Amino acid sequence: MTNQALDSAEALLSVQGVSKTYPDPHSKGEFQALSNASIDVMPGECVGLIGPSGCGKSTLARIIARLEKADQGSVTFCGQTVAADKKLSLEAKRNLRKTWLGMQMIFQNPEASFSPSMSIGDGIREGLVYQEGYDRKSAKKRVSELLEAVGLPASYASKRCFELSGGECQRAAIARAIIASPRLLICDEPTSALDVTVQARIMELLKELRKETNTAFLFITHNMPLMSEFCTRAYTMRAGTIEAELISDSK
Ligand SMILES: Nc1ncnc2c1ncn2[C@@H]1O[C@H](COP(=O)(O)OP(=O)(O)OP(=O)(O)O)[C@@H](O)[C@H]1O
Repeated sequence: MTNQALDSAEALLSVQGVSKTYPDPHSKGEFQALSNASIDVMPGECVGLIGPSGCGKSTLARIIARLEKADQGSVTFCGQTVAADKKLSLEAKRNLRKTWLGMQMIFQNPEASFSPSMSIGDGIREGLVYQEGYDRKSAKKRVSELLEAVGLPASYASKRCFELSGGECQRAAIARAIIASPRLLICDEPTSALDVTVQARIMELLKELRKETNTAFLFITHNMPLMSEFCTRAYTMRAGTIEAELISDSK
């Protein structure tokens, strides 16, 4: 794909000039975690975000997912924009919340997706009832289907995340993330806490999802071979800035 082709199509996600500072405990001043970062993801596209530890990848992901606020810049998803310098009405916030359900995130530590006091079945069912308006009975059936879709037995619905292996728990987190058939899945180092064979199986599952749905991916990793296997385009980051855009024409 060429840059020209990207320019002429409408992006699913467009991040423009995002900056973020945190208090710096050492200097008692501020630390610039992100500086004027801009990226785009087109519908159905798999885009990598790669860079050394601490360069700001997860901070950017959290701002995109609205888990954190930017100091400057904007994030546009499915045509709706969150700008750091604009206050939103309650109604606008409600609309954004609905739109942002179309964006889900998978974390390095899958237990972050589930409350330890809840079974994974209840965690998934809660999403089905509150996000998708399922009634309890049909939600139960859908939980079984979602668990089976990610390669887990339906009987795992009664287990808690800490009773599963890391790979199983990541599968359950993926089932939780695909409840609402997301348009964009942000995967923040989804396999780095897993051993190599489990890592390969989770990547196969993500590839199947990519093939079966038109979900776009923002795939965050330190691992260049993994990134080039999965993504057609990538941004490299260093010290809070987007350094370069890598484009592969081989996929
Ligand atoms: N809530 C926070 N408060 C203060 N500093 C933070 C906060 N979150 C992140 N940082 C700092 O911002 C910088 C970027 O962190 P971030 O987690 O985004 O990096 P990363 O590229 O995702 O790293 P890794 O690959 O190790 O996960 C780091 O120096 C981190 O210590």
